[in-house]
Amino acid sequence: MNIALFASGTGSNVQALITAVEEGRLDATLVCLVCDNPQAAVIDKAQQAQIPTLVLPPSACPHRQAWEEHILAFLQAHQTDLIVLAGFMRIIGDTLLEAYPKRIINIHPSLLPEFPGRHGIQDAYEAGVAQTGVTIHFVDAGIDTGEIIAQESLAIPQEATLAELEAAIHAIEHRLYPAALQTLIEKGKMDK
Ligand SMILES: Nc1nc2c(c(=O)[nH]1)N[C@@H](CN(C=O)c1ccc(C(=O)N[C@@H](CCC(=O)O)C(=O)O)cc1)CN2
Ligand SMILES: NCC(=O)N[C@@H]1O[C@H](COP(=O)([O-])[O-])[C@@H](O)[C@H]1O
Repeated sequence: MNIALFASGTGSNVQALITAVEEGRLDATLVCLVCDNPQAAVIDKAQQAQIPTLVLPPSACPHRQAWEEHILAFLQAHQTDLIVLAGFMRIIGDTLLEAYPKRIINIHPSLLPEFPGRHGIQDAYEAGVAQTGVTIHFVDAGIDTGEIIAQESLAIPQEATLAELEAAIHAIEHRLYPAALQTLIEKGKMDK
């Protein structure tokens, strides 16, 4: 299973997937990284792991479709079977959705459908809910509306700070994402 990683930021989930492959917990090949942010720390993580990387902000292309077509050519050049979003902060459009039907997966730091969007952890924290969690889902044309693959909940202690909640959420993500991807691969749901 050839996986293309998409990320925009720190890359702790990318690093967790790299480590899972190295430790034999994820039976896949991480064939490339796509990043929209030239300043993202994830770029160095991919370089350390010798993962070919495309850094391409949408602003570098004349329009969004051209941006996706450039990305698609890069994915095809690396024989990509599955796209795994790991903190990718751009909306995936029709070009990639049609090229990879039911083969684009995202991780989101809330119990969807609660708290969709780019600030799931902070939104749950500020809402004062008793629990939140992590969702892994297929990506469709909506935002965080795709079929749910896996979820894990987390009780929010009353005295917890936002930083403590973020750390607890990330700890779940770094364990859950490799495990959920491995289950999908083992179940053959991701036939090549
Ligand atoms: N088609 C889909 N694309 C993406 C999904 C999805 O479910 N369907 N998940 C998102 C992740 N995400 C949060 O859940 C998210 C990321 C980005 C945006 C957004 O509005 N991005 C803007 C640009 C923002 C910026 O310039 O900083 C954009 O892409 O125009 C919303 C939600 C990943 N993609
Ligand atoms: N809407 C999607 C979203 O909010 N994704 C979230 O971005 C973070 C990326 O962290 P990382 O760069 O350290 O992996 C993760 O918490 C991920 O769930």
